[in-house]
Amino acid sequence: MSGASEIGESGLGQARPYDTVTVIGAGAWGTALAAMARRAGRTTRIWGRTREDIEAFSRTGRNDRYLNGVALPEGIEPMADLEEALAGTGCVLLVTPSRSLREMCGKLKGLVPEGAPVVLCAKGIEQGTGKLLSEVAAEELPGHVIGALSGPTFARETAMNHPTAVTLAFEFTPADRREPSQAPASRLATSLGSNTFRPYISDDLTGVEVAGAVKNVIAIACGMMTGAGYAENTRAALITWGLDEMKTLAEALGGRRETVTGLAGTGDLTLTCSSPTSRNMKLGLQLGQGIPRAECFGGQDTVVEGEVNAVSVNDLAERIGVELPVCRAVHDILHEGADLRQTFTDLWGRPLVGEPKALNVALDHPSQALERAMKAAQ
Ligand SMILES: NC(=O)C1=CN([C@@H]2O[C@H](COP(=O)(O)OP(=O)(O)OC[C@H]3O[C@@H](n4cnc5c(N)ncnc54)[C@H](OP(=O)(O)O)[C@@H]3O)[C@@H](O)[C@H]2O)C=CC1
Ligand SMILES: O=C(CO)COP(=O)(O)O
Repeated sequence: MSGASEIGESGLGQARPYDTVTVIGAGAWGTALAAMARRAGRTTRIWGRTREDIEAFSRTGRNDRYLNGVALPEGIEPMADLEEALAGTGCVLLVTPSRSLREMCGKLKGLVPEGAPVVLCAKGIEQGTGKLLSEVAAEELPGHVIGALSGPTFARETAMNHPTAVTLAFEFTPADRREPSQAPASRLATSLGSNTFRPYISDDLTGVEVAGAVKNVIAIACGMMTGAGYAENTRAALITWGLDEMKTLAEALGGRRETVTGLAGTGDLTLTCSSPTSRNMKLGLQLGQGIPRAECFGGQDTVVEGEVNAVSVNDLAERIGVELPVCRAVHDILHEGADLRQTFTDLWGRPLVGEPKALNVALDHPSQALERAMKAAQ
């Protein structure tokens, strides 16, 4: 795959999987990831905070609250005790919503075994601080290697074993580059990978995290316009602008534009902005149809990351001085009471400009050229 990192192309074959995978968060995505770890042959534990759900999961071998009717592989071990779930584990997948990350990391403190990497599977940016989730986790769990898993993945489809590909991002240390097969990224990829689940390794944690946070906001925009009766041309423009906003923010924070063209960016944006299976797209659709927020999802409390992250993305963009017009529009409609149609009309009414950013994608960014030259010199 283009954009695959050096490490991903070399030593993966010999990477030793972690024997035990612990998934924290027994919602839809945590359950799907537990299914993939189990299918890949790992001892797999899943922790959930609601004891009755965990008991039902243990009894039935299914998670009917979040993935109703989906058959899961045998042998997943549901647990309600955090200490038990983490004891001696090889790696941790953290799969609770982004707004709960700091609190959840606080609970994991002192329980994650030394050397066990922690993989963040939520999509978002912390409200109030504008920190990437990896920065939050690094603060709360010092000494642990932190990575992120992201990409186009509807939990139900993954759990049902439909072929799925994701990006697994870690910052690489010099030791990782010398011994790629020992790197946490490689070991995690072999721990989870199978012929239906393909993790691609990336060393651009920032790019992957930004893409995951922004795509949900753009999906709400696409839903809003579709719900309000606009058509496919409009949605395609929003997706393209959304991709550009991801690139702008990723690059401003030190990530790479090219990462955004991979699974965590283009892949996830395409999936989420095209299907009402996405909770973000669905919220937008319902709001676009004029349904009041409190009545969306039939009044049920549902995780819609783009709704909270419209605030954090927008605040962060303002703080670092980058313009993200689509994210801004979604923010203003959701949180400032702006009129939906007028806001989108204004988006189309911006001054006409060229498309230089899109053209630049094909060009070599100076930082990438420098990085390649340094690698070649090593
Ligand atoms: N669903 C999907 O298709 C995908 C989701 N993701 C991301 O994964 C993350 C989780 O989403 P998803 O699994 O779908 O969400 P769900 O709504 O399906 O499940 C959320 C889970 O998190 C738990 N939870 C919520 N708040 C807390 C908290 N404060 N402390 C501990 N546990 C908590 C819930 O527990 P309880 O049941 O007890 O309330 C539940 O187990 C999100 O960031 C989402 O964007 C990523 C890729 C795909
Ligand atoms: O992140 C997802 C797919 O990759 C899930 O999207 P929603 O949270 O919008 O359902």
